[in-house]
Amino acid sequence: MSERRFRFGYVLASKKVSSFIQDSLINHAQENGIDLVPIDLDKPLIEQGPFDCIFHKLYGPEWRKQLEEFALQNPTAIIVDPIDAIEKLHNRLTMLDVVNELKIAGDSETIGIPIQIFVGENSESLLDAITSQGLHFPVIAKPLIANGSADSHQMSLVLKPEGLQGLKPPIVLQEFVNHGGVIFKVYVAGEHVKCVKRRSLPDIPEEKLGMLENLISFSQISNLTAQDQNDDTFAELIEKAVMPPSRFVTDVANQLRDALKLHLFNFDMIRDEKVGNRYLVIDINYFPGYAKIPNYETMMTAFFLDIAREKLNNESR
Ligand SMILES: O=P(O)(O)O[C@@H]1[C@@H](OP(=O)(O)O)[C@H](OP(=O)(O)O)[C@H](O)[C@H](OP(=O)(O)O)[C@H]1OP(=O)(O)O
Ligand SMILES: Nc1ncnc2c1ncn2[C@@H]1O[C@H](COP(=O)(O)OP(=O)(O)O)[C@@H](O)[C@H]1O
Ligand SMILES: [Mg+2]
Ligand SMILES: [Mg+2]
Repeated sequence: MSERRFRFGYVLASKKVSSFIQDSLINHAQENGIDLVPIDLDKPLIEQGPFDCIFHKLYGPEWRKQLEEFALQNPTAIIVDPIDAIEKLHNRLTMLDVVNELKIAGDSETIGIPIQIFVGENSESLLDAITSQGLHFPVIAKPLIANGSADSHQMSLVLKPEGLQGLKPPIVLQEFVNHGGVIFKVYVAGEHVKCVKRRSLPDIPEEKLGMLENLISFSQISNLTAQDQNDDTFAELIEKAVMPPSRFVTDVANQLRDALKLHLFNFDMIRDEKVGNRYLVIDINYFPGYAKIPNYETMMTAFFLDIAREKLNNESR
């Protein structure tokens, strides 16, 4: 593979280009035979090739058509990832379905999802639905659609039944699980997996529930600015949190990758404080902020090289 160069085309929102396509990545990939090439959306895709691989985070019928046409004309090229597979992550209710299919070896750790219900625009008696499904307060209300818009990240913590009146369906109501104020974000790029700790919502002790408001709104808690993250209490909390075993993380990541048929995603996982070895997946994101991982260029280039090998295999078939 040493003499062969590979052209990887990409289509990403401008914010993502600024964070992900850094010189360090371009250079590291280039030194390893991978040229990262921006795709111009104002020109037909098929006229901009050849591409060995196309990676993208863009939706809509026009882009879908372009990709389909390209794939037909370039059957050995690798599309990371198929739009249909990506779009399954746009619905917070169904995005977690696959988690229930995972089979984790041994019984030292378990994986699952919090109890959740769907609330549509015409749903009646929310409280009845909550109690009949065994949900306990507090619950988190999440917009059903997770399409990357600011609104799709707008969450509400509902602490008491009275808070339910302030919600705007369609939403998913998920039981809030105390998890020590730290989430584990597991970044997956093909077979390369990296787990990091991030700040999360603090635990809510049952005895404190009565003293709190009915409803608290919040957004992207794990993505707060560096200054917020440096807050002493949170820094200590994060530092002290014990990572899940790496064998377990890798097992979950690999099985999710196969089940979702995706190469590039991350998932948010919490550890149930009450049970200790029970982990819950609460969110899965397509093409997340890899640049936040130290040395992300090494991880991403290793992934690109795996794809380049797969492309060579496709050519020799
Ligand atoms: O922008 P970043 O680097 O914070 O990445 C966002 C992700 O942050 P993370 O890597 O998980 O900390 C973020 O993850 P969370 O939903 O915050 O867990 C999303 O993946 C977000 O994409 P979108 O807005 O859902 O399309 C990602 O945003 P886009 O860059 O795709 O707009
Ligand atoms: N079921 C839950 N129990 C406890 N905390 C949760 C739960 N669901 C979400 N959170 C907290 O809310 C944050 C945002 O929820 P998430 O589903 O990850 O939405 P987003 O797509 O905006 O990241 C999480 O990072 C975590 O801190
Ligand atoms: Mg999240
Ligand atoms: Mg998300």
